[in-house]
Amino acid sequence: MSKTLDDLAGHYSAIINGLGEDTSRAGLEDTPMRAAKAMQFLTQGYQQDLGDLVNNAVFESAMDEMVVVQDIELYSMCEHHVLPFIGKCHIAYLPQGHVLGLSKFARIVDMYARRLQIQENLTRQIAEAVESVTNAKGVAVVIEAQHMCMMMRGVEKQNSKMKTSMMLGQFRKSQATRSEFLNLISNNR
Ligand SMILES: Nc1nc2c(ncn2[C@@H]2O[C@H](COP(=O)(O)OP(=O)(O)OP(=O)(O)O)[C@@H](O)[C@H]2O)c(=O)[nH]1
Ligand SMILES: [Zn+2]
Repeated sequence: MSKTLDDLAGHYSAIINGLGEDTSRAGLEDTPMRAAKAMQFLTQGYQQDLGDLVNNAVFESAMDEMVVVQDIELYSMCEHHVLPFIGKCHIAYLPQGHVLGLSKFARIVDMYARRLQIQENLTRQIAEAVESVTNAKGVAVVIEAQHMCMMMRGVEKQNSKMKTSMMLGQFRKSQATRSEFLNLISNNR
């Protein structure tokens, strides 16, 4: 068992005891270690490296029109409350000589989502990562998500959504490019 996992499990034990629960009762016996493993999974992005994850899946291509990958599911944890926020991520780019393997967009989303985050920073980090691995003329990322810290506690709003966008290169410079992307992701909903 890794030291980190044992340490994390110890902290979960303290939290559960702190709630007035008995960590030795049958239902809770294995909970600290389970919770530690779950949290380790949900934050595994800290251990990942962009280069390893892309694994050279960048292919030469003459494609120079917009490519959009829409509706990538996203599960992250807000850095203020350590509660989940859940939504979808849409990514577009304008290739110039190279395209990126399709699955790598989802892997990039997960790598940054599986950390303690705020939605704005997550959006920017995904856009910058796609730009750096593709050398694209432009990259656009939109995330729409619901935050459990707004729903289960606090203001308890069940229907509000946060939408964030990050436009780089041509998407930032050209209103037409930006509009084409926003139109593409608003269709087929
Ligand atoms: N901008 C932004 N804010 C976030 C995100 N996730 C959580 N928050 C907000 O972070 C803020 C933290 O505010 P605080 O007043 O320090 O914490 P709090 O007393 O728990 O706030 P309430 O949620 O209003 O009860 C809240 O307004 C949350 O809604 C995020 O991804 N982006
Ligand atoms: Zn929060």
